[in-house]
Amino acid sequence: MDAVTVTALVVDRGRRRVLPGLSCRVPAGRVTGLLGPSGSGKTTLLRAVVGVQKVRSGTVTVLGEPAGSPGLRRRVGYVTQAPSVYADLTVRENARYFAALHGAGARQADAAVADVGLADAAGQLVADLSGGQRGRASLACALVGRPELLVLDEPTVGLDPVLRAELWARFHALATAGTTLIVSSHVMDEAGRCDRLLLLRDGELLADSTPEQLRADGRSDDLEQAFLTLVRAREEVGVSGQGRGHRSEERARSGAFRGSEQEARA
Ligand SMILES: Nc1ncnc2c1ncn2[C@@H]1O[C@H](COP(=O)(O)OP(=O)(O)OP(=O)(O)O)[C@@H](O)[C@H]1O
Repeated sequence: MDAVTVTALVVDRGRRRVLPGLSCRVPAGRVTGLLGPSGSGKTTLLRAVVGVQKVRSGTVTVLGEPAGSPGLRRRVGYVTQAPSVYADLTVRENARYFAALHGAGARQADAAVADVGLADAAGQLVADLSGGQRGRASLACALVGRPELLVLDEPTVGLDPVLRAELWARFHALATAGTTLIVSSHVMDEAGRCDRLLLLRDGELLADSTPEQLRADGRSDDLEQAFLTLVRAREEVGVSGQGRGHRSEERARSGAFRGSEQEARA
């Protein structure tokens, strides 16, 4: 079953057509990675899924309802790139506040804080946290509502490898328990951690695949290399139109998909 169905979605931002007619599906109870270079339209697509993006045409159906329907508010959690927690409250106070909004108790809030690895910092003001810790505090606040669909925009940016691995384990535990997760990243080494992959480039869906299938299609064990092979193959058949693809390939090759998060985010 699909948790999200996007059909012929067209989105303009400013004077730019960011999504020129995107169609894709997100299966329920899985971790789906939304991968693509910076500026490829990942955040725009996530915004459309949570119903906060003005769309020109097309449809986005989430958990059986049109995206943004009032009935979805409690069923969908969204963690943006900019942490959305109160700086003058502690981590624990933030989580308990959001828990109260969702009718959840303090115990659930404290469990969410522990789940994101912030138990030791629970008494600290958010204002005093590092960027990565703030991001995790936001994630804890999204988890307390136990949403059926969790939309996470680059949740592992700035985290050390141990914490990243822990968070990915947490994402898969949530999926096993029935939650659908969409996780965006512009770091290809995260692609290998996903059950399914949606690869975006210039607002177009380059692949709807799995890590294994992408490696096979791109004839490389290295997912970044496999991605580049797919880009080239597309260009050879001229799917992307004149000139556009070449620009993207250069961008991908020059580092948007390369190396560590620190490098990508610096
Ligand atoms: N408010 C806006 N007005 C005009 N253009 C915008 C606006 N927001 C985003 N864009 C443009 O839309 C395109 C897609 O942006 P989007 O944030 O969806 O990309 P992204 O893949 O999430 O990138 P990143 O990985 O850097 O967050 C970019 O070219 C961006 O410059």
